[in-house]
Amino acid sequence: MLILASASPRRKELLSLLVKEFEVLPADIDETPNISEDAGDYVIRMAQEKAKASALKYQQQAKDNKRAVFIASDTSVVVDGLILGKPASFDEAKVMLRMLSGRSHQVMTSLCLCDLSLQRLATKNVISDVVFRDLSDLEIEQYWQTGEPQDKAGSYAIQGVGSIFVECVSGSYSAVVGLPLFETSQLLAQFGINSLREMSSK
Ligand SMILES: Cc1cn([C@H]2C[C@H](O)[C@@H](COP(=O)(O)OP(=O)(O)OP(=O)(O)O)O2)c(=O)[nH]c1=O
Repeated sequence: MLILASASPRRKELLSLLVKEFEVLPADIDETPNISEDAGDYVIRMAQEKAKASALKYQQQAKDNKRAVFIASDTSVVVDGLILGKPASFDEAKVMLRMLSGRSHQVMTSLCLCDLSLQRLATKNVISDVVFRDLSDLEIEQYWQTGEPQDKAGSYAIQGVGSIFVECVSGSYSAVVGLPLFETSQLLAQFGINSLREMSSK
């Protein structure tokens, strides 16, 4: 059984392109970066902590399935080494979107797969580059009013109306949305889950 350790509807939708049946068991973890923690180290640590916390929760629910595989992910927007998470307010979103205006930034999406015993653990960080056009303060305010930036790293969604800010993206589009499908299929295969076999009618 595959268990998605995420409350993100995007991740659920993306994973369902690769696997027909899986459970969802999100885990609450502290997402505060450590002082002077490198962005790449941070996103990997987050994905690992989410996967491990979900495995622990699963064990505590006395679900004794030794073949359970957990998958977790973390997406952060990184600009000049600064990690931008989800905005807690309009003011935070405004600061973030002003920082992203008229320039390039990175989107880092990490992946972690592990088994219930945590004996097997695989991680991957996928980095994409996104270029934004110039944004005016009025546009930033109007964008906030759409309700889209609220639960998104960096305060935007490339898959939504935020796409009108994106001049170009290089790397993995699905990673920017929340789950890198190519790398996910590769790590799933390492855990014995083959997406083509899963998705073809049996
Ligand atoms: C940059 C970007 C982020 N996002 C989303 C993906 C993630 O859901 C969110 C980043 O926050 P995360 O902390 O990675 O994920 P989450 O809190 O939504 O879910 P969970 O930790 O339970 O897995 O931002 C988009 O949907 N589109 C985008 O273009």
